[in-house]
Amino acid sequence: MIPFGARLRTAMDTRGPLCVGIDPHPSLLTDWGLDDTVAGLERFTRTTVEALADRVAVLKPQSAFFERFGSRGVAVLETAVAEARQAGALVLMDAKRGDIGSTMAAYAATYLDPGSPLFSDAVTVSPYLGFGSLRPALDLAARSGSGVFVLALTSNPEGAEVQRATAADGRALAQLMLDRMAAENAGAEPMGSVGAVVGATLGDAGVDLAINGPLLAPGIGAQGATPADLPAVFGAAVGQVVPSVSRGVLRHGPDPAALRASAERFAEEIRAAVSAADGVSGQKGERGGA
Ligand SMILES: O=C(O)c1cc(=O)[nH]c(=O)n1[C@@H]1O[C@H](COP(=O)(O)O)[C@@H](O)[C@H]1O
Repeated sequence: MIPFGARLRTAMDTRGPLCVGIDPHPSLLTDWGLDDTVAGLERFTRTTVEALADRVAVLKPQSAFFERFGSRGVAVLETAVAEARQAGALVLMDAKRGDIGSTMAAYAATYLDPGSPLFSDAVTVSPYLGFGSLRPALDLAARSGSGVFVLALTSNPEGAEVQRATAADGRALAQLMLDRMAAENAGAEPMGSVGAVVGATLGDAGVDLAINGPLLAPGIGAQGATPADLPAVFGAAVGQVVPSVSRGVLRHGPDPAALRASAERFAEEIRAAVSAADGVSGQKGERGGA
């Protein structure tokens, strides 16, 4: 069994690090000429998976947009996860689960147990019930070769009042969480399977991002960040970044060729930004890559 961190590193190196989010907003369904129904959801999702799963490193379905249709929406999600993985994409389920440990165990079983219908390569979780509440997910991920992406500094402006608050020992809460992630990933090669979520919208993240794990960077496109912002936000850790775009790509549908072209443009801009930053940090004798 190859751990998620290693599988993701390979995917980033071979396909490029771009993650495309599958966020079937009602307005996007309308723009695509689809009804805001399960049938529309199914068509939207299938089109996106078929257009992109054979080329991008990661597809990130946003569970909320499927759950709002109830069990039939979740059935669409199940199929999408299986088909995307079949086509070679890693699937990061964006569910942002967070709860007391005993309930977290059930969330972990939902997304990280290979026998579950929603088994995914990784899932997003919130540590703001305490990092230790994530233990069941961290442990099951380690056993099943899957991954966990933990919110650190989110892309929304409201996040700062919690995440930048000072913990009892003087660290920012986000830094405390990042340090816990680094401890989980200690010694893993080429990188660990516990990732951090750090918004691409933040300017300078202003925290130590050396967690020896992947850094998911949402906020590119509709929320205003661009690939050119990544070096300023992530500094020497830019080689670990998985930049994530949802509406910025999806708005080009339903034509599969246009979806692919948009993803390729983002991928090219990311390559240019990361290699320019690597050149600069290489000259300084630092390297944030694997
Ligand atoms: O975990 C996430 O993916 C996430 C974290 C975060 O800090 N900000 C954020 O926007 N996201 C998710 O990333 C996606 C962003 O979508 P776009 O703004 O359309 O690219 C949504 O599904 C959000 O829920």
